[in-house]
Amino acid sequence: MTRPLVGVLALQGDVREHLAALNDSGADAVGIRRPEELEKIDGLVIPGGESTTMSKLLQIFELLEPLKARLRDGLPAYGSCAGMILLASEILDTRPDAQHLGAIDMTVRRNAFGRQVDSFESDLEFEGIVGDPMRAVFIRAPWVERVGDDVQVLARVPESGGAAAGRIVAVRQGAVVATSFHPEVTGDRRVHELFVDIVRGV
Ligand SMILES: NC(=O)CC[C@H](N)C(=O)O
Repeated sequence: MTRPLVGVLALQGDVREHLAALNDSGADAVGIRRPEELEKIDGLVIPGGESTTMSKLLQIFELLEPLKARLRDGLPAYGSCAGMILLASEILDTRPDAQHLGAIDMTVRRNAFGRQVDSFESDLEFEGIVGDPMRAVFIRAPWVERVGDDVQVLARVPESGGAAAGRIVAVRQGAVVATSFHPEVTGDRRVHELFVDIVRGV
């Protein structure tokens, strides 16, 4: 599998940015809107956007159950921000009817950084990614409050992050990765390259 086929859930959110990042990172990328399109992909990205809206659209487009089934069968997945929220097994501060995929054993708090810091940027160390620190862009981002034993913490807010210092903002469980931040908007392709390697089974 030299150039795997990676889908981007294309119901809402920053789909275009992820398609471009995946194409730059050695994958062929395709938008996914219909259940049958899930069958042909080797991996899936769930973009940033609004998790409760995406949750509704997953049900309207009849994608929720087929996607859960593919994830249970081991489909590699990567979620940024709203995508991280959807991949969680438990969400705090969401709507009572919001659905989620439960692909990572973690508790995620929506809009965790608070209204006064809607958006901010920070330089992070990211486990397994060498070189310069990673510029992380947070936009009404969640953080992770609990991880299960099988979940690896990949990044935390650095000491300079004030009240949020030490909060978990990137995780991996098996072939599923999630970040609170948006590497797709910075031009730094290292998270997408890591994910494409996971999809390839490297
Ligand atoms: N940039 C984002 O994806 C924001 C996520 C959004 N706050 C949500 O709850 O879904």
